[in-house]
Amino acid sequence: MSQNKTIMEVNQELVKERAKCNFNVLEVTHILDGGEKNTLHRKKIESIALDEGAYKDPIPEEYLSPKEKYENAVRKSCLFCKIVKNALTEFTGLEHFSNFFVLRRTADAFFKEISPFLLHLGMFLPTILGQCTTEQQAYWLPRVLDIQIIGTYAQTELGHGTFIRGLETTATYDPETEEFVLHSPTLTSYKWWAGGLGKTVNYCIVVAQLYTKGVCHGTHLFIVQIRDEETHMPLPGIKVGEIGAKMGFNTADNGYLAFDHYRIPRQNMMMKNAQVLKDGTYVKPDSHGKLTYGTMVLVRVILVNEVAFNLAKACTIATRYSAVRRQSQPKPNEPEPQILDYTTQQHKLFICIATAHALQLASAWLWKTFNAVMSDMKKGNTDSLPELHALSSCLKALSTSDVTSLIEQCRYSCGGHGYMLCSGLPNIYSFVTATRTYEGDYTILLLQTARFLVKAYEQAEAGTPVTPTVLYLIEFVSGKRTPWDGSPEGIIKSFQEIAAGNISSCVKSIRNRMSSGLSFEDAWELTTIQLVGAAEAHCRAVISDTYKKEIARITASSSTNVKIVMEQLVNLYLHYWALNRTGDLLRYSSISGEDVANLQMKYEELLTLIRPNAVGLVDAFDLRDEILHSALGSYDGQVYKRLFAEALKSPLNQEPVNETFHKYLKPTMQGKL
Ligand SMILES: CCCCCCCCCCCCCCCCCCCCCC(=O)SCCNC(=O)CCNC(=O)[C@H](O)C(C)(C)COP(=O)(O)OP(=O)(O)OC[C@H]1O[C@@H](n2cnc3c(N)ncnc32)[C@H](O)[C@@H]1OP(=O)(O)O
Ligand SMILES: Cc1cc2nc3c(=O)[nH]c(=O)nc-3n(C[C@H](O)[C@H](O)[C@H](O)COP(=O)(O)OP(=O)(O)OC[C@H]3O[C@@H](n4cnc5c(N)ncnc54)[C@H](O)[C@@H]3O)c2cc1C
Repeated sequence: MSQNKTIMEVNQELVKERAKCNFNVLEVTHILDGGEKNTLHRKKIESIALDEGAYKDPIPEEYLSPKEKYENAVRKSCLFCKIVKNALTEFTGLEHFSNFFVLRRTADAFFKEISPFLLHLGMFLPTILGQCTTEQQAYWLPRVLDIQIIGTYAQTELGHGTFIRGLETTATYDPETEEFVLHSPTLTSYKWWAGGLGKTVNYCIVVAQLYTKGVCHGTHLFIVQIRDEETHMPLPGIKVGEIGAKMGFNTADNGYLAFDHYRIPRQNMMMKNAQVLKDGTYVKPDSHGKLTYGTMVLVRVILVNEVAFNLAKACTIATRYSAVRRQSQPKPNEPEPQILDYTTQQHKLFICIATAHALQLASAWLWKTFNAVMSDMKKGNTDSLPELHALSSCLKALSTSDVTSLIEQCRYSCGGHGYMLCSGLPNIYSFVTATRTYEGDYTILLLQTARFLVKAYEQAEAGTPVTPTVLYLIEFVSGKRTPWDGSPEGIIKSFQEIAAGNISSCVKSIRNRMSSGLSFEDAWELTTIQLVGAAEAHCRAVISDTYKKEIARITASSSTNVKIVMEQLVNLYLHYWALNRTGDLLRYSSISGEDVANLQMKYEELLTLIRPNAVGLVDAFDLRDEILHSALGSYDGQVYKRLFAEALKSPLNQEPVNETFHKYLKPTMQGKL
């Protein structure tokens, strides 16, 4: 691989592993990038951004104070802007968003945590594209793309994040001056959390309850200038600051914001859907009522890719380390094995590789679906929006939840060294665990999908058509069952039966509860544990089906060994989750106890088959060392030398004796304190 400028020779353990690999690693890289052309494009951007090394930290970030960390992140964000601007010159709309995935990946070399500009590109720009009229876009887009202004997305308040309809910030239209008056009536109405808001941005999108002619029309979006463009001072009527230290995201200056009767021009309401006319007349959107939630749907779609990428990073680190690390002596007089040879270690790691592939392909498929729905919507057809909302909700929820657990598993698989910040794993974890909460909490989003599934079930029962991802419900309600045969297709079928069985049980529970006198809302509430389970099962079936189909499609013209190893990973994913859900399988499919034992055997065989290719598989993610930030996972595998070099960077190692010896230790030991 040409990717890394290694400064140390490659560890012999990894040399041997790479020699063992029986497939063409570059071919898999092309598959993961979506084609050779994309790989070349990505490498070009990475090379422009990283080869000169301007992003490097003079002092490791972890040893800086919070303030210094933030300042360093702003410095690097401005450097990164140059690259972004160049990449954006070809940018004409959301269809070119793939550029962002490449930029996002490259950005990780600059930021061990997060850029304070993330929300500018991640939400401010997409919201302007999705919620502004053409005229508004003509005004705002050049300034945003050229980074003449920096913005964020301020929706969540101190009192409400999930329940958007409960937001308290008001935007009251004043026809006299043709302005909106933004106001924060309570402490709980303070905007809270927006990334970059604390100190960085000068503009933001504010979500507020719109009042005109004395009537509240629900939440709408407004572009609001909050700081002076010259001095960066908060404008009169604005109270803004940073929310304090967090588990991660510490370079993102998440902030708070409050308004005291703060005025903005009427034109600053984002008017692609609803409008307020000069005289204060409210013009309702003539299509779907939830179009103002559009950016959230987009970001949920993006997050599936985001976590797949982070899992690829974590399992690259853990797999390379596991090939270098030797521990224990299971057989007397034989050398200690590489920990990667332990079956339990393979169980921890190979599912991570398979899941990174599964989610990357599911995200590419979801991206296509998203674009298809957007193009329908441009023609005024919103019929496919509910399915997109249901899909993006459950895929965001399940992918972020799975990846959070699997990254922690990667850390466990690296033993004590995985706990070091220099392993890279703690930063990856603290970033990813937040994705389970933001942009819609896990439970909330699965319950949104469950609403859709319950409706789809009722449609299937009534014999009315259902949308493509829930076609399996039609077979289920007609009583048709597929006997268990243990094949990959059979496992996917059984996942669909589990999903259908779970949805059916939810519908029964709700109906039983209602027939015993409960309201629909109460019956629903008491069934929510089952509903979350049903949505999760549906999503697992969707991911499994998509993963298998997409791999078959993409590898149709691949070399034989690439096809084999890609199929082994698909099968591993299916067997892993089948074994994880044996209770559901026994309940909803015709699997027997003996079949479960066979499934286990097959799973263990797959681990053995994948083992020789493990390092090749993570090499195929083609992650430059600069992006990994890991002493354990670098391409050269010089784990111990790198761990020691990192230890030497500790400020405590810069002096032979620390002053606390004289101040406290010595007096204590001599009984003088
Ligand atoms: C230069 C350097 C740069 C460097 C980098 C450079 C790299 C480049 C960067 C690029 C990469 C960046 C990566 C990204 C990172 C971003 C980070 C993001 C950070 C985090 C941001 C946030 O965290 S930002 C806040 C998100 N905060 C939520 O996420 C609230 C959840 N809360 C709800 O979302 C609603 O509150 C909730 C529950 C639906 C109920 O909403 P509600 O009460 O109004 O509605 P109901 O439940 O009553 O539902 C009534 C009916 O509406 C239907 N429906 C509901 N939603 C719908 C919808 N969206 N679409 C269609 N239909 C919808 C529903 O299905 C019902 O349908 P039906 O009636 O038919 O059943
Ligand atoms: C790192 C980070 C960055 C963020 N960045 C931004 C940003 O840039 N802009 C922005 O606007 N926001 C941002 N947020 C806020 C984020 O979107 C919200 O925190 C998130 O949507 C969850 O809302 P909440 O905090 O109100 O949680 P809550 O809704 O209070 O959830 C708490 C618990 O209650 C449960 N719960 C709540 N309602 C229900 C229900 N109806 N049924 C069952 N259970 C329920 C939830 O499942 C959860 O377990 C960020 C958050 C984080 C952590």
